[in-house]
Amino acid sequence: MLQQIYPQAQHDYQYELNKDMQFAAAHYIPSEKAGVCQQVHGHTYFVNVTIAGDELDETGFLVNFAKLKKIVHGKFDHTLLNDHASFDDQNKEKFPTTEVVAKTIYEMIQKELDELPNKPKCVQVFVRETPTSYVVFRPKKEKKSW
Ligand SMILES: Nc1nc2c(c(=O)[nH]1)N=C([C@H](O)[C@H](O)COP(=O)(O)OP(=O)(O)OP(=O)(O)O)CN2
Ligand SMILES: [Zn+2]
Repeated sequence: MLQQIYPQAQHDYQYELNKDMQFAAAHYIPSEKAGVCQQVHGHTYFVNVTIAGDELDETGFLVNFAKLKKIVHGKFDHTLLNDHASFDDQNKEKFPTTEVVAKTIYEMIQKELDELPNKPKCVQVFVRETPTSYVVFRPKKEKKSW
């Protein structure tokens, strides 16, 4: 599923990079309404993250592709998602659904990008959980304070 065409994020930045990655993980959705998905089962998650910005770093990168892989694959590969502190079986906003996984990946990446002097922005996270199911998360645009 890598190298597929992804939906485009709208932005005004000059540079945009995309990083595809994948990780194998197990999860379960802790709700009776989730049917068979209440049982622990596994997926190969395919992820595409889109980073944008106007300034490059001293290496000529917006952000090193390898850093993005380390943040996501390094944390989630071969784990049970429900075990991570980012998720919470008691709070539906934090069940490890595809939606929440996408939002969580956005938050993990943007936290690291905020530490970089050239201040790149994560503008889109695409997460494919199965061959027929995917989610796109985009942060709300920052409101200008005039
Ligand atoms: N909105 C969501 N719906 C479902 C999620 C989810 O994260 N968000 N997750 C699941 C299950 O975890 C399941 O692993 C994936 O479901 P589904 O796409 O239905 O899986 P199938 O491979 O069976 O899909 P088919 O197209 O029917 O083959 C369920 N729903
Ligand atoms: Zn699942």
